[in-house]
Amino acid sequence: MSQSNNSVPVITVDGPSGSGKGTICRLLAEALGWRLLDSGALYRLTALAASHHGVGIEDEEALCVLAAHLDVQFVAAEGEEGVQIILEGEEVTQAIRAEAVGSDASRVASVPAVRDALLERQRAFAEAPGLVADGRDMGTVVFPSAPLKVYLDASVEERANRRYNQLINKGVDASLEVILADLKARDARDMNRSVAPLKPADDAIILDSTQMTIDAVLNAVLEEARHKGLR
Ligand SMILES: Nc1ncnc2c1ncn2[C@@H]1O[C@H](COP(=O)(O)OP(=O)(O)OP(=O)(O)O)[C@@H](O)[C@H]1O
Ligand SMILES: Nc1ccn([C@H]2C[C@H](O)[C@@H](COP(=O)(O)O)O2)c(=O)n1
Repeated sequence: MSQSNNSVPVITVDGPSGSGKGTICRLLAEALGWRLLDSGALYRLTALAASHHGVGIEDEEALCVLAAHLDVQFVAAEGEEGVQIILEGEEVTQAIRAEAVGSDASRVASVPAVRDALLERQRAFAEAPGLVADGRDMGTVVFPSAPLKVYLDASVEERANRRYNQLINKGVDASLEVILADLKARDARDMNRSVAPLKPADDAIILDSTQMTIDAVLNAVLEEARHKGLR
């Protein structure tokens, strides 16, 4: 198995769904002028491609082929996401964010061969001047030599509230109870799978954002980056 490009600095941010990884990684990449890897998007894209091709979540062999040959482009764009995602010629930037796709992605992600198929694609994001990598196994598996690893956590109740507000603000009908139950199920699957389970790397700093603002989390990570001589 080839290793990541160690000459490029990488900051990894892992943690459970709704802890704020995506938000913090976007702001961090912007502040540092570094590239961004949203690894969850790759699992979501694999799940969406499976649904487009009529491949069942239990068909591990077909899922692995889909993951290995994902025809996807990430195009820089204006707006909150900062990127347009094109899957097989179709714009899916919003479609992959659906709760159902997230849940399917979590199932797809527990297949070891799918994770192997996506490994090098993730490592290829490491390009100068640096990379901010958002996911579940960025610090433990994909970039084990990253100089700064963050594990971003928050209570499941706070994460459910955040997700609920996010959906309501987008005009999407949502139930706090259902979101809470889905998050608990997703946490259990992501943390207990046999391959690359969600857990902090041994050398990760752990930030509990339950009572922290987005700015406070961002500043805490930037301060750690400063300590490590990364900025
Ligand atoms: N510290 C915070 N305080 C309050 N709200 C926050 C905080 N961090 C993030 N949020 C909000 O919580 C919601 C979820 O954040 P985000 O999408 O970044 O989480 P995530 O960890 O990337 O989730 P997922 O893994 O499911 O993609 C967003 O609406 C975001 O604005
Ligand atoms: N490095 C990663 C990134 C994501 N996953 C899985 C687990 C998540 O439930 C799902 C969707 O991720 P999200 O976009 O919500 O961050 O994908 C993973 O296993 N490893």
